Amino acid sequence: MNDDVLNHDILDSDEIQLEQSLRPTQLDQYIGQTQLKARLSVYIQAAKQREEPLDHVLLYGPPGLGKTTLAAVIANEMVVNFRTTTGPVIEKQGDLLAILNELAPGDVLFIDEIHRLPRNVEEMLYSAMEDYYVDIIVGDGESSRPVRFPLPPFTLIGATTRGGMLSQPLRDRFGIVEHMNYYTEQELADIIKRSAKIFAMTITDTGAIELARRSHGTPRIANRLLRRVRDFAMVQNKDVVDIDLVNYALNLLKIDSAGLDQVDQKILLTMINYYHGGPVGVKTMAANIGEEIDTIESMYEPYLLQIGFLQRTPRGRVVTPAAYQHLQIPIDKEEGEK
Ligand SMILES: Nc1ncnc2c1ncn2[C@@H]1O[C@H](COP(=O)(O)OP(=O)(O)OP(=O)(O)O)[C@@H](O)[C@H]1O
Ligand SMILES: [Mg+2]
Repeated sequence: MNDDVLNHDILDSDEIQLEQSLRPTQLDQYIGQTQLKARLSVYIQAAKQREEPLDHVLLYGPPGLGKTTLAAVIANEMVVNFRTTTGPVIEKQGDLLAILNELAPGDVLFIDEIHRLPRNVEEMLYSAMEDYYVDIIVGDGESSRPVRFPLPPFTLIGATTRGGMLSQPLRDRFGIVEHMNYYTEQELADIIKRSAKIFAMTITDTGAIELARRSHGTPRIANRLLRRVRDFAMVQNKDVVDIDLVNYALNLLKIDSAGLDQVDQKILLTMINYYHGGPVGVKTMAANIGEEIDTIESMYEPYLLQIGFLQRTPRGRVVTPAAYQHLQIPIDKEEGEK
């Protein structure tokens, strides 16, 4: 019941509003991603000194790590408008032209899920990004002719959970390409404390660290769990969230001591119980546990790889001894499965 609430990348309107209220607006309020922030701050300063728009930026990494937030922070730091759209919404060239037409010089255009742009729209972006113009065909039949449409200089920020699915020509047009990393426990604890303050609630240091440890390295999940824990605190009439309350709430939510939710557990247990721990291909895995391949590849697998519970091999994914140990299952591997 709860894995959907906790881990899927589906936001209801309440949650979107909540995310807005929790979003930092300045680079120095943006917690974590330290090296990326340091680099960006140089690029931003330099662009401002030259009075030019910032170079185009591509942000890629698992969902909920703060790509949209960072894009908005960049626009804010550049002191320009922030326009947002997403790949699947732009169906045809005219849609993109309408958006580009609204840009003022220096503006940031944010395209989320940029790997899902239709081909011909993507091709239109090439000249827009490189030389700030687009060619459109006007009229039809014999009278049709291309018309060059100049654009103001602007910054495109693209975000994608699937860096590998971006075409090379598009990727090449981004001057700044950055991978977003999972957050450390301490960074997540800081994010949790910041959010707690916004919610006007008190959480102990050990409570925050425990919550952080079990948040999949992901700020969005940290904030969601904090919201759930806040409900438990309210019902139990507690005004301080401590580690006991965190443990109690997370156990009820079936988030285990390593922060694995039910889908993570299902992935590992299916691999162990039916495939002797692997190797298993991602297609087989998806079919077995009833999740989309894309969801597994973009959010579950990277985290399990990151914490060392899965390993990549040329023949598929393998469950590691660390995962067996965590699940308290003895390793019983059939020979011939190297
Ligand atoms: N570095 C950060 N510091 C503080 N809060 C953060 C940070 N990064 C993300 N958050 C919080 O996490 C939430 C999710 O971030 P965001 O929507 O930017 O993620 P995303 O990477 O764009 O996700 P998706 O791929 O699903 O679009 C935000 O509401 C914000 O409150
Ligand atoms: Mg986003």
